[in-house]
Amino acid sequence: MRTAYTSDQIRTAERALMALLPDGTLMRRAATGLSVVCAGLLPGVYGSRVALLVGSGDNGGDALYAGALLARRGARVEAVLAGSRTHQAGLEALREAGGRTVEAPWPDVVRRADLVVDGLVGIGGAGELREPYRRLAVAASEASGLVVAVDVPSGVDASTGRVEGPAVRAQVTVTFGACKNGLLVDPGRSYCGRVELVDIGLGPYLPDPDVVSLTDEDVADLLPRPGAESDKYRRGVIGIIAGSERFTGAAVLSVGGAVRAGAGLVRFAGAKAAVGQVRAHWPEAITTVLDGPSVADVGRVQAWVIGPGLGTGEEARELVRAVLATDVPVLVDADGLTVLAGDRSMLRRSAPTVLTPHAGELSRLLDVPRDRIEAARIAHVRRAVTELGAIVLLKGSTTVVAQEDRPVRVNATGTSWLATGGTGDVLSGIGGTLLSAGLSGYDAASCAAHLHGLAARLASTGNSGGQGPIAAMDVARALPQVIQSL
Ligand SMILES: NC(=O)C1=CN([C@@H]2O[C@H](COP(=O)(O)OP(=O)(O)OC[C@H]3O[C@@H](n4cnc5c(N)ncnc54)[C@H](OP(=O)(O)O)[C@@H]3O)[C@@H](O)[C@H]2O)[C@@H](O)CC1
Ligand SMILES: Nc1ncnc2c1ncn2[C@@H]1O[C@H](COP(=O)(O)OP(=O)(O)O)[C@@H](O)[C@H]1O
Ligand SMILES: [K+]
Repeated sequence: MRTAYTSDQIRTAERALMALLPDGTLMRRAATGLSVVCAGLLPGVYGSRVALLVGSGDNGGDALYAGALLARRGARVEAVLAGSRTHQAGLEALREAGGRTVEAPWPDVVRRADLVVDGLVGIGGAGELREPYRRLAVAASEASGLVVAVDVPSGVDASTGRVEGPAVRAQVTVTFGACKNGLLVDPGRSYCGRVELVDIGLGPYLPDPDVVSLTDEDVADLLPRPGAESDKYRRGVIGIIAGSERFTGAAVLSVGGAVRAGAGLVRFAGAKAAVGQVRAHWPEAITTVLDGPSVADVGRVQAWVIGPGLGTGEEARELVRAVLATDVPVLVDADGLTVLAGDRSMLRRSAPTVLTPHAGELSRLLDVPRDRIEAARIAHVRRAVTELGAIVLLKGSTTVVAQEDRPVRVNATGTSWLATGGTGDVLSGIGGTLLSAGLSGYDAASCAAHLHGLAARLASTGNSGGQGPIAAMDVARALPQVIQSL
């Protein structure tokens, strides 16, 4: 499991460790690790041009010490001092090693560098970058040389991943002691490039993480697998209510996700047209044409999925109400969420409820503008959990899963090619299958997102290793191979 922390958590741990060590030890450890990564990125250190962007805090200090180490190995190191003050010991070290400071025009220094080291701000950054940091961040992002961010790309909020205004786009982010939330969650994540963690001995002083990310191994351990004594009922029966006379594809895709994720049995119920399509695509499913909002005739299930393509009219409302009135876990997606936004009282129940909104759907549920949710996913998924009393999986470029009193789980798999119609329907079927197999809502949602993202990557990757477009059904089709590989 990968773990990540807020800036405050990192600072508290750093203080505890620093109290036991001679002054400057941590910064030397950080700078040494940084210089090793930088040296490894350059074809040769000797003679290469390195531009240091140095802010007024310790982030700038790290850059200066690392620059000194590179200068000692023959790099031509130029430091742009952007702050109202500069880390003095770091500056002396750089000068002693043969590095120099440069005056304006700064963008030229950045432009001609083989390597740009962004030491403007780290965990001490707050809000939009001010000038001249802002201009330097833009210049770094446009640089033709490699860009390495020190601890956090400047302009990215380390605790939340929020980015207001320009920020440095790095190929590599070298982070110290522990990963910060903002390196795992978009929009911040997309500025980091590859993240390299330098151990500075912080481990024993870190609290419980604020954010975690499951690995393939974690998901493999959590996934239910059939044993010798298994039968289809004991493996888990999932009930899916989806689709409508007009929208039949969502039903087919949700059932596809469930069948391919390994459901013991899928019971599908819906409008006549949706049932016809599901039967044609998935003869494995047992189907019921719903004549009115009665779910009692569908048969016993261990978990329900309701919502994809369902519509939002009176009948849909009654179906959502009826399913949430049962005492088994329920996953609500798509139109089901729009129905819930109109009447949140349906969420008062004792069995687990998993909600799988994208930012637009969560915007309706919380009455918060979509762009605010996308700018601060962790905060909003937490707020949704508290306000709605459910487990919440917020979809999007970074998918996050939250449950009360547990760290937010950030999904580490997926591809931007997933941004295509119907892939969310497949996810609902995977999540429902894992719920029906007995996983907790938190585990079912986070494992479903992980498998869904792996399947999408597999489906979109060609023989050349490059990625290309996928259809939602390709994601469902790739699931068995992904589960085999775990
Ligand atoms: N502690 C440790 O043990 C270790 C810490 N380490 C390193 O220290 C880093 C933290 O250092 P830090 O606390 O000095 O803060 P830092 O990130 O340099 O930024 C603060 C400065 O930025 C400025 N500033 C802020 N926002 C701004 C904005 N929007 N736009 C413009 N300016 C802005 C603000 O300026 P001011 O407002 O004061 O003018 C302030 O002076 C950490 O990330 C890691 O790299 C490692 O060496 C390992 C050991
Ligand atoms: N830019 C992106 N990068 C990665 N995954 C994405 C991106 N945009 C959307 N996704 C994923 O694609 C799926 C889309 O689901 P959803 O929005 O419900 O679409 P639909 O309703 O068409 O099925 C979700 O799993 C979401 O996390
Ligand atoms: K930085």
